[in-house]
Amino acid sequence: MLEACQLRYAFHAQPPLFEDVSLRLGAGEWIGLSGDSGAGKSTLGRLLAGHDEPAHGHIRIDGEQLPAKGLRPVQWLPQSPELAVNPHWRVTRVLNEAWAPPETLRRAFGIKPEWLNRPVRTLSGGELQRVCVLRALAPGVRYLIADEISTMLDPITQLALWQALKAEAEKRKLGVLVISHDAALLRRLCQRRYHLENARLHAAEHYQLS
Ligand SMILES: Nc1ncnc2c1ncn2[C@@H]1O[C@H](COP(=O)(O)OP(=O)(O)OP(=O)(O)O)[C@@H](O)[C@H]1O
Repeated sequence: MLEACQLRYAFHAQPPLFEDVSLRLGAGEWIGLSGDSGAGKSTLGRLLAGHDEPAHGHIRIDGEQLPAKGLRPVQWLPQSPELAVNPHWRVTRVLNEAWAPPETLRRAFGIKPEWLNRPVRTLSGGELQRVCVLRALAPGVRYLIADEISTMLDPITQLALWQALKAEAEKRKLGVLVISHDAALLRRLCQRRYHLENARLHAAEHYQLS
């Protein structure tokens, strides 16, 4: 269980972006997070993955602190994957950074063999996003923060990405927090949904997975 307890966070001397935010994400569970632009969703996602520290409150996995080094068990997948990779590396180096994704998974995530030898900067944003999602599924990863990961994809590729991720998450019992402005997407994917507004997290109604 990934647990965030009474988190408060503010940038520098600004008013708190959020306060008293608590959240629980179980193994195999999918929960959704929406909120207006600038509400603090990505910041919360970064905190949950351990990229930054809350001013107050704590984050635990099964009662333990997030590890200070090594593979992050909570992976934050940002909307702009080009910021998360070295643009000069070849695709194969990026993809194999933490583990060696098998060919079946490369195919499921729509990663073409002919991309592997190209520098990552030559991939389109949507192609690179798929590489980064698969790269993040290393053994030992237990939770994903999928922060607007399908925004730049066409509808068919979007569906294929979510199907591939859903299948792999089910197999490994990964917990997934989906951050999106797309309410229909969140309804389709997530059992529970939350809305970040006025620095607080509000629970949306429970949703029955179809
Ligand atoms: N390093 C920073 N210093 C100061 N303010 C920041 C910093 N990073 C983000 N912010 C501000 O914090 C607020 C929350 O940003 P965040 O990216 O978490 O919002 P968001 O809800 O994910 O927005 P969007 O839906 O547009 O992606 C924004 O107003 C942003 O400008």
